[in-house]
Amino acid sequence: MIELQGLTKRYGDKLAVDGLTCTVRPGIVTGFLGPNGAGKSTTMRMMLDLDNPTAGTVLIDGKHYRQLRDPLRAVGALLDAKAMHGGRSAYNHLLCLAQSNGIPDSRVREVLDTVGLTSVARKRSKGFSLGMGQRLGIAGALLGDPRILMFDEPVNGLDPEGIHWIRNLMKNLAAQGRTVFVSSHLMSEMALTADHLVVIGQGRLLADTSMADFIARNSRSYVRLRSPEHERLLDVLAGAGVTPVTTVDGTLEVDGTDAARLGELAARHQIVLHELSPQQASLEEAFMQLTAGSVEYHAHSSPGPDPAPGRPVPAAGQGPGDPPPGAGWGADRRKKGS
Ligand SMILES: Nc1ncnc2c1ncn2[C@@H]1O[C@H](COP(=O)(O)OP(=O)(O)OP(=O)(O)O)[C@@H](O)[C@H]1O
Repeated sequence: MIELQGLTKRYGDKLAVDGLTCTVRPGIVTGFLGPNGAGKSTTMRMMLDLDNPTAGTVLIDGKHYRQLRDPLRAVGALLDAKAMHGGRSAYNHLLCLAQSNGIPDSRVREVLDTVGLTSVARKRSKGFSLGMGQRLGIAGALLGDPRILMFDEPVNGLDPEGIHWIRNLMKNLAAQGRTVFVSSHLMSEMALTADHLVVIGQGRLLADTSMADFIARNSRSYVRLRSPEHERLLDVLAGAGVTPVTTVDGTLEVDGTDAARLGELAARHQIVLHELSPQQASLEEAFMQLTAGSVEYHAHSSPGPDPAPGRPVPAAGQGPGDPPPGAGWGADRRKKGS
């Protein structure tokens, strides 16, 4: 378990982490999310005693990091995959870590095998690709067989097989009762991996909640309806006190009424439906909705490819300073009733 109490870090004028209080629990994967510059890496560095807090504390299973007798056996971390001696082979890099932490040499081969680097164990790590470096960093984190694992952007540079592997690795580590804390900007991956989320913006805690609760609270859920008898369906819905919105392609979106009731209404009036589907926003949409006010670094919009599937079409001229995607979700492409 990792406990943060009022954790704060100031760099000059910049308050990078601002009074964070939360608990990262064992047995689940906890995702750590926040826009660029939100303070995730700074928080993780303070957890590992690599940076001194300006105020507040971090306890690792009830102890300060510096009080841990064998830190690598208690906490394994991947913060920066490039933070290693590039002239050493993968094997020697891990052997140095093992020998300086009282870990048996035999463990080096085990973790190299776990991360799939056995065939390049004798090669110097400076020749490694980004993904290979990530795997070596993960091997280092696993070396002491620790109860607590922290990964900062672990899927960065990994190929699809590697991403799939690390997803399963994290789930398995959590299933063994370990504490797994992982940051990532890859929302689709986080949605598949994390059970719980800690979200920060400009150093402050924005959410500390289960994945399902986070999406439900920060997004709109609705039911999509499509019928060749559009007008009759609108009349029936109006008669039942249901006010849908019609999208530009004629699909109806209904908030606040479940799909079963809508389906029964249509059936009672013998209206053919071509679609009746409950919709739940993605983690990405919920994240953007929650963090809209704390994004510090906005890109300027420019003419480019279509937005990702499932994302609302931005209104013409939408740019920095305008409501972010997710705020006023879909309002630009919908008209009430009709
Ligand atoms: N050593 C440092 N000296 C000065 N400012 C720093 C230092 N480290 C981080 N910062 C600042 O603290 C803030 C938080 O940075 P941090 O790297 O923790 O954010 P992050 O959430 O990890 O960002 P990203 O998602 O882009 O990696 C940023 O404004 C950053 O510029």
